[in-house]
Amino acid sequence: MIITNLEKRIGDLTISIPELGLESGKIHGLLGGNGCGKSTLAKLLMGAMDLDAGQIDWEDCGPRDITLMAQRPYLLKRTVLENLTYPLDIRHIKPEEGEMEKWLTQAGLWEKRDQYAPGLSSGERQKLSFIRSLVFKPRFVIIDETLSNLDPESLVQFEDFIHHWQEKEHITWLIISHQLAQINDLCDQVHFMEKGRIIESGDTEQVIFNPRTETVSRYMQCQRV
Ligand SMILES: Nc1ncnc2c1ncn2[C@@H]1O[C@H](COP(=O)(O)OP(=O)(O)OP(=O)(O)O)[C@@H](O)[C@H]1O
Repeated sequence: MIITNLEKRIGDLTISIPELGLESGKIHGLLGGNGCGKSTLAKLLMGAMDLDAGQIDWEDCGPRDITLMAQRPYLLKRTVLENLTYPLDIRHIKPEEGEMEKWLTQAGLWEKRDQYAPGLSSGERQKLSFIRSLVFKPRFVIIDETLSNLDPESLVQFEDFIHHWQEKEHITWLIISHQLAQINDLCDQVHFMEKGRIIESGDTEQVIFNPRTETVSRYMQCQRV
């Protein structure tokens, strides 16, 4: 995905990105303080919000191949299983035999498949939102703080799953998180945002352990990995 001369005014903030390339098939991390524009950028990349100026070239994938796992997952007022099959239903895709059981077992939700989804705990809702976003095999996945409510065991399980899925499907990920250790474990490249601008971009190791800018250096010092 290539972003050129992107401009978007939102409230008091202007997102302004002259150029940013997100290499296909890699896991990217997006870091930055509260309110710097990360979630807004995610919505722009997804095509869920119009740009004021500039272009996004999605290259080999169209907006329909992109999925966003939002900070606060929206679940339909239906059962767990119906929520999971929804992305397939609207695309008229018939799930393979046993596929839904496999996804729900992966998320530890198979026993709860007939339960009313909005009644799940917040961690369970995040797990359901995670698998629901992957079920139609998107090409580009954006995770916006979606894994923040998982218990440590589930978190390791989901991080392993992301690595495994990455090797299998070669899709592109953008992970927004304030948890530096998670970004360090998962990402190939990291982009750091401040006040609507990407002020540093590079290999994870370089940005986290050898940042070029004072701002990123200060941020990293506050969050020892
Ligand atoms: N619909 C909106 N109308 C007005 N202002 C908005 C709107 N959505 C977001 N903003 C403002 O834009 C700024 C960027 O918000 P955004 O959610 O993109 O930040 P963020 O970097 O994801 O923050 P956090 O790390 O706290 O989740 C914030 O100051 C927010 O108040």
